[in-house]
Amino acid sequence: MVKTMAYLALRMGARCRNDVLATGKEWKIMSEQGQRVAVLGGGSFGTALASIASAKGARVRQWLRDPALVERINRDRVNDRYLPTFRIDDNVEASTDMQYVLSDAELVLVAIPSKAFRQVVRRAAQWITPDQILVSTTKGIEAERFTLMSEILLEETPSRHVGVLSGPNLASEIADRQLTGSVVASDDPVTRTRAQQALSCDYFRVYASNDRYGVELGGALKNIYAIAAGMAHSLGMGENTRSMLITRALAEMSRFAVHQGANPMTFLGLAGVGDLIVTCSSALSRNFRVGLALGEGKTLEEAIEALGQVAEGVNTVALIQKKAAEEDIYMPLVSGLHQVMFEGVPPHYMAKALMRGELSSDVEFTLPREETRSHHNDLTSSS
Ligand SMILES: NC(=O)C1=CN([C@@H]2O[C@H](COP(=O)(O)OP(=O)(O)OC[C@H]3O[C@@H](n4cnc5c(N)ncnc54)[C@H](O)[C@@H]3O)[C@@H](O)[C@H]2O)C=CC1
Ligand SMILES: O=C(CO)COP(=O)(O)O
Repeated sequence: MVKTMAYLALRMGARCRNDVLATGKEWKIMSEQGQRVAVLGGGSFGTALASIASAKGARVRQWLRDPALVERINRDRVNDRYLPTFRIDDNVEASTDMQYVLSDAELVLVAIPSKAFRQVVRRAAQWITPDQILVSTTKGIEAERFTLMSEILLEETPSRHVGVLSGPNLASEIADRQLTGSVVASDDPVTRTRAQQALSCDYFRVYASNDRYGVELGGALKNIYAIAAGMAHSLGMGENTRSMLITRALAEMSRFAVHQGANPMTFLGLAGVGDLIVTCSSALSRNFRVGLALGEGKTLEEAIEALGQVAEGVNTVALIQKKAAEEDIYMPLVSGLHQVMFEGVPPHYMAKALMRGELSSDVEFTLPREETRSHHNDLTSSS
């Protein structure tokens, strides 16, 4: 009877404070009172996630660099720099004292842009214990050794409970309580379960994956195509074009992922195609907005300055272009976008990248590109 009621409650969207979750095959009613959550980073995503955990009854501390913003958050319950219309939950305490924020936290969410990620995590490491669960929410790649954020967590801290959170998660929509799905990925079941428990509520649903690498790669790669989609939008391209762009982007992302040894099936989930759709469709995405500005004829520097926030895709384009060239991976969209962003080629050149690439198969897993190419060669050599 309890199981049935719990299941029905889940289907109907259980309230946050008395959430219903699956553990193995059993449904359990779990109270979230008493969890201790730390958030590193005071941007829009960190702020939205802090309030979700707090509304579930967790004690949440959020670390920010800026003492004036900390004071305003604690006094006015608003992060006026990043989410000015969102009321922060009462149980979130902002602080500039990292030790205080991290001390005895069970779950630490790291929402720091990739450029500063290692530096912040390295500083945090002195207060992190092996039992603490660390989850990165950052969708970027560190340039020097092509390192993903969860790998930085493993390299820099003693924690063995490391995961990533990724999916179609525009922070401002989460702040508006739009129904949203996300994925927590880790090979560690404790990490998956604790993050699901801490963050799942009636408007934010967290699915689990054991493919940390694929989920994290998907989140970083889709930013590239969001820039391309923003540019296409500015250039007046229609819905057919956007649909083709998104679908070919998925093919290109999967090709890259398979080459890196990742599971391409992950790209069919929320952290792959799900995130690709939202960021290629919405001007709420910062990467999309960089593309919009480039399509309007602004330089990259002007586009970044007008944004005033981090668009991770800008660095990721350069990184993936280099990696694809080194490893001979066919990525015409990345290469076309790279030329527009860094080589002075006009934006309408992107259309050529889309239309004049090598003739190829639709889904490479059913008809490999090599087969298409060899028949094309037969035809041209016999004519
Ligand atoms: N905003 C969104 O809709 C979403 C963002 N993300 C990812 O989450 C990560 C964080 O994004 P946001 O929360 O939007 O914030 P953001 O990327 O705009 O900035 C994050 C925060 O980090 C701080 N920061 C920057 N450099 C720092 C440094 N050296 N030391 C300490 N703090 C520093 C900033 O002051 C800001 O408070 C990004 O990498 C993004 O890819 C993921 C999903 C949604
Ligand atoms: O990752 C995001 C949505 O899932 C946020 O995208 P932007 O960083 O482009 O705003």
